Amino acid sequence: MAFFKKLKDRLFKSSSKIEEGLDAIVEDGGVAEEVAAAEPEPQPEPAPTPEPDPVPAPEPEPQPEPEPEPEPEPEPVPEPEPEPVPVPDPQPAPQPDPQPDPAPQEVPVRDPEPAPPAPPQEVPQAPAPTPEPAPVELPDSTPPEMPQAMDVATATETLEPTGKPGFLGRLLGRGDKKTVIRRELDDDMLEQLEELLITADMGVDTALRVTANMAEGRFGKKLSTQEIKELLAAEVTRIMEPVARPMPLYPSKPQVVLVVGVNGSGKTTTIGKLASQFRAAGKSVVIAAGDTFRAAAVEQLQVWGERAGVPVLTAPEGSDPASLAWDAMEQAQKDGADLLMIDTAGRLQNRADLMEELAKIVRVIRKKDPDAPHNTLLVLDATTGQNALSQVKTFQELADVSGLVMTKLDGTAKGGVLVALADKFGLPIHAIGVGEQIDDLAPFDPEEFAAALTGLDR
Ligand SMILES: Nc1nc2c(ncn2[C@@H]2O[C@H](COP(=O)(O)OP(=O)(O)OP(=O)(O)O)[C@@H](O)[C@H]2O)c(=O)[nH]1
Repeated sequence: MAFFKKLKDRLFKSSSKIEEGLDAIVEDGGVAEEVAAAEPEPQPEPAPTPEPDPVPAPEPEPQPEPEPEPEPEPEPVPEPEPEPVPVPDPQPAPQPDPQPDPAPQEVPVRDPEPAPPAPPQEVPQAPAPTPEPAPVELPDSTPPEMPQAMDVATATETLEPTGKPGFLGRLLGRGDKKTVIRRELDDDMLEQLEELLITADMGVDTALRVTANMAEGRFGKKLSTQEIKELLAAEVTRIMEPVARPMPLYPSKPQVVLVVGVNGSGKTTTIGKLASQFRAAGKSVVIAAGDTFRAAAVEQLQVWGERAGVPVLTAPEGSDPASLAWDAMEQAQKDGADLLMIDTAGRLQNRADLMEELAKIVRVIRKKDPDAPHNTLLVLDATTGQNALSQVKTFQELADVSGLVMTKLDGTAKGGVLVALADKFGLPIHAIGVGEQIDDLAPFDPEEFAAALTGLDR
């Protein structure tokens, strides 16, 4: 939780971009309305569920309201059954660790701050038979802002039918007015919203889809900045929910994690952070410095290995990375390591060479384990904006990418590219990097991300 406060602070540049943009859009043609300070802003209609779009979101039905049905609710948590792989997990990590059967378990990416008891909705997503989608916050425009103050205000209202605040009203601040600017949603405003989202790196297609869903059933209605933020955050959350998935871990040893991405995207740093978190979760890890062409990259990885307390296998400069991968596999098997993380080169300048290099690494490790690599992580730098989309396409051709890690979210004024990635590719986002320190890698939480991106106070 506290971590996401940090995320939000770090994404502040991003929030403020959309936030300021939204303010400007609403003020442009909006009309100031006075509302009683003690009252919540009048809400725009109950939101109709936005039309289903191609994004496969777990959507609750339009009105699954008073369901007194005995819901078999907390059941699907993949409870450790018989446990053939008794991996100790001294970590208060959010995942039940020892994962028995082929059911993948999850990466122990954890909040760097000592995590308070996990929030109720953070049930680890496992490929279990999800009977009911977690209560996804659909674009229901009702903000969560009517606690008991609302009751008091309502009660006061019944005592004072006119606008004049009486004694009780004054006592409760009922007489104070605040001004809210609202603007009628029309074509112009929609276009401005689209442009704003595009400048936040969401990409044209995604921006159009998001705004269309936000506008669904609200055309001609007046909306305030706060209401738009809520709609936008709900829509972003809906798109991101399906891709927010921890890296799956399988019982075989070692789990091979191939890490790919262009130079400078943050591969080395991410390997270091992941290795440290796996270690903290009680796993033994081996790292292979597979970018044998860059001595600096190898040295950097050694530094991270030291920090994480994890051995780093290296090979002479310019030697065949596949042969290092073979040695590393052998070593990891001999040591009974839980994980082998293989760094790779990121030279996209010569795609054919890189493709052959990656293919060879995969061929070689498959001789030792036909299922390896178990995960192929593509590390993307959020500051590259829309370029990240073409990197995903390219690396999908070069390697069988199974999931993404998005780094440097702290360093971008935008961040919308994650939404575009989720919308276009649907690849799992396993973790996000929000700094250069060893603890600055966090699980991806769609709601927190959406709030940070839109500047919504939660
Ligand atoms: N602010 C910030 N910086 C990061 C993050 N992740 C990585 N970096 C920085 O980005 C730079 C590149 O990171 P590396 O891990 O060396 O990237 P790489 O992909 O291994 O690059 P090569 O070694 O050139 O292949 C370093 O200065 C890191 O400290 C992050 O989440 N936030």
